[in-house]
Amino acid sequence: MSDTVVLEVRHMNSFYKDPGQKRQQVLKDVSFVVHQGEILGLVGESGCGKSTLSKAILGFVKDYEGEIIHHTKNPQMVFQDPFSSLNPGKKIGWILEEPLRHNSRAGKAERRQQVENMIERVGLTRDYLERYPRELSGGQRQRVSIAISLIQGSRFIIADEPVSALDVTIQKQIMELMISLQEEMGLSYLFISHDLNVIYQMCDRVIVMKDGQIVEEGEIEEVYSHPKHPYTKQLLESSMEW
Ligand SMILES: Nc1ncnc2c1ncn2[C@@H]1O[C@H](COP(=O)(O)OP(=O)(O)OP(=O)(O)O)[C@@H](O)[C@H]1O
Repeated sequence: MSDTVVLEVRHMNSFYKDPGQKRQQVLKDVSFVVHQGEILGLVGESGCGKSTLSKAILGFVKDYEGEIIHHTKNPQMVFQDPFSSLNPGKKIGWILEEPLRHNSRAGKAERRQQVENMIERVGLTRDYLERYPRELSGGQRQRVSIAISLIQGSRFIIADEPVSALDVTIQKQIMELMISLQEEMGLSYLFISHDLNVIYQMCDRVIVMKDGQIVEEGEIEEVYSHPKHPYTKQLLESSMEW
């Protein structure tokens, strides 16, 4: 594992307040780092605060205490269903080129070349550039959403349940794609899932979260073979296949 750190989260507490309700604490003293080139898993039951943590890392949670320190430029998020984040009125080629129009000095021909390279890199053919998001399957949309992150130069990706909406065969393909891109490009991922089997197949290390707190953290093999916290044991026992 590299000593270089891409993200540090230090003693983070976060809060939500719905109108007329008391301020409610979601994340409780959360601290961890993501190293360059590693896949760090974050696992925990629904409602434990996984999405809140990912949103906080990207600056979408305003009411928090503690520190979030980014050591890479432009971290990007890949969501469970990217459909809502893909402009329905535009073709995939246009969508992929859009960040380059704003952030790159490349001319039209060079931008087109980058878009064509990227669509192939995520395992789709150039024909897909002429399609609309609605004309893609869930797995293909997920490939496009990974391509959007990479074309913006992001080398740290926060993937929030990226394969949870896909059936098992497609899950496997997207996981393999993410791993091969990670190896080729030295990417780092914070990979969020409620599925322990998926975490086991993808990740180098894992953080286990319960009620907004980290209860266990360690190398994947170590945590899965010798879980220390009763909650980790319970999660592992209820997920039989791994
Ligand atoms: N915008 C919000 N306003 C108020 N409370 C919220 C808001 N978003 C999340 N919460 C609360 O924060 C807690 C953590 O939610 P969060 O979505 O982070 O959990 P999660 O672990 O990602 O769950 P899931 O796996 O079901 O997506 C929950 O109790 C939820 O009700």
